[in-house]
Amino acid sequence: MRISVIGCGYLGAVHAAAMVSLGHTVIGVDVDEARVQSLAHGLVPFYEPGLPELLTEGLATGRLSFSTVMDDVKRARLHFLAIGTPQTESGAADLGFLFTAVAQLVPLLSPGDLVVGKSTVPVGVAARIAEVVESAGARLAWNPEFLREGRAVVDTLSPDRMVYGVREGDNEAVALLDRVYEQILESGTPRMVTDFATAELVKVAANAFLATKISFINAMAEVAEASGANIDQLADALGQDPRIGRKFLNSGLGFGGGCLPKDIRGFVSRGEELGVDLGFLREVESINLRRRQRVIDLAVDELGGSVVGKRITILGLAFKPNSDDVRDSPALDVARRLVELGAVVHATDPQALETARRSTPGLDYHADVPDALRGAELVLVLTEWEAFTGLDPELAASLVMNRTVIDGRNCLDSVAWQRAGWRVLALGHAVPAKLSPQAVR
Ligand SMILES: NC(=O)C1=CN([C@@H]2O[C@H](COP(=O)(O)OP(=O)(O)OC[C@H]3O[C@@H](n4cnc5c(N)ncnc54)[C@H](O)[C@@H]3O)[C@@H](O)[C@H]2O)C=CC1
Ligand SMILES: O=C(O)[C@H]1O[C@H](OP(=O)(O)OP(=O)(O)OC[C@H]2O[C@@H](n3ccc(=O)[nH]c3=O)[C@H](O)[C@@H]2O)[C@H](O)[C@@H](O)[C@@H]1O
Repeated sequence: MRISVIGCGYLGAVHAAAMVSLGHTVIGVDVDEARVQSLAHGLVPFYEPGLPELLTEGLATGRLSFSTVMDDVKRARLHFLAIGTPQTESGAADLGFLFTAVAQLVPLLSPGDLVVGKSTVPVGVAARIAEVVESAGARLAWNPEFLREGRAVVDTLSPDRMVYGVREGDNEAVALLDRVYEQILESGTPRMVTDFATAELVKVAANAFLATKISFINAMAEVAEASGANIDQLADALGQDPRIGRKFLNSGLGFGGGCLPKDIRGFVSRGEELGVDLGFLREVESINLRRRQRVIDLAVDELGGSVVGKRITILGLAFKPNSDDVRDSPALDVARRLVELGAVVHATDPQALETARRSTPGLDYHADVPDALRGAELVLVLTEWEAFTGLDPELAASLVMNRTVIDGRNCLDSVAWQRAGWRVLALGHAVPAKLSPQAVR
């Protein structure tokens, strides 16, 4: 099938290349000239494991191309919308980019075309877009995307489920999507057909649930810290109950990224418009933000009450491992706030150095972990990259000025680090320096 993917960011670039691997002919369109040039030359402008290979293979078939010209979508019969929906100052979703793209697309549609929304939107938006799309004789489906960055290729080609939101009785839209995803569905992926509103809601509800699960375990981490309980054992024991499950129960610095934070804020805001109080999600967010403050408080405490002029090394800047994304990154937020407090922050990350440098110029960035560690008075591990979890604590000890590490992701082998002479303060286990050292894991 001839397909267009409009918006070639984290979601759209992966989707375009994945659709080619399913046998389709795809044109990716984006307003960002540099991004289009890069993708057209087989260079992925961000870090996503597996995508460079998929992109190269796609381009080699001759069935994948990229353009900045919206008119180029005319030959496609199915158009995926993968436009960014960031948040406005009020927390609501900014739908301006999406509506602009739809307005540009509609005059180019032919009767019978299918427009497929993949962007994450507040419930009710698809119905509005459907009206404009239908005015051109085309149809709309809402097919939310559940991929995780760092696993985007696998998640796109082997999703947990497919949700098609369509107009009641629009069997043709369902049939077209079934054709597009034939190979994925053949492998047994569950597929649900819903109305527009349900499809939109599945997406934001899923992200709200995941965020809630993380904040739940982080609230338990606060209790564990206060009571001396072991948060990892607690999570393991809770996770044994299949109704709860162990996934997304990793306590630590909390969630960030381009989606969970903005999506829960957008959901609260949409709830207000609908007269539904989703205030519990505000609590989810405040628990999340408290973890960042906890790391800062620990750092201040460890450095004798002030970080002014102190050399702090941060290992990890991306919002999670296997990504160079620093959108709403908890690690970068902590780094920025330590700089504001007067610390001299040295930082490294296996992939996010450039993205971090662009958004936050005030840190001393190092490509090399030993360079970053040299002379540190305090080390913070804030993203659980293998490069850090696998770091030799003896080597690290030989480089720093003071062997104290705050493990913001509960990811270090604390016994091995302690054996190498480190004082390890793991979030959820950490106790202030004034309490008994035996309490420190
Ligand atoms: N990043 C992720 O892992 C996932 C994102 N989503 C959702 O997908 C949507 C896109 O997210 P990302 O790819 O992360 O955003 P992004 O910001 O990386 O990409 C959006 C792209 O849209 C382009 N764009 C804006 N206006 C345009 C126009 N008029 N015509 C053509 N292109 C235009 C931008 O230049 C940009 O390249 C959002 O709604 C997000 O919530 C959903 C699931 C996963
Ligand atoms: O809508 C989206 O864009 C996507 O948002 C999340 O995916 P993503 O943001 O890529 O990353 P996650 O793996 O969900 O991690 C989000 C954040 O939660 C944190 N996290 C995750 C799991 C955990 O147990 N604890 C925890 O603190 C991570 O460190 C990270 O900062 C969802 O998992 C995807 O299903 C969804 O499609």
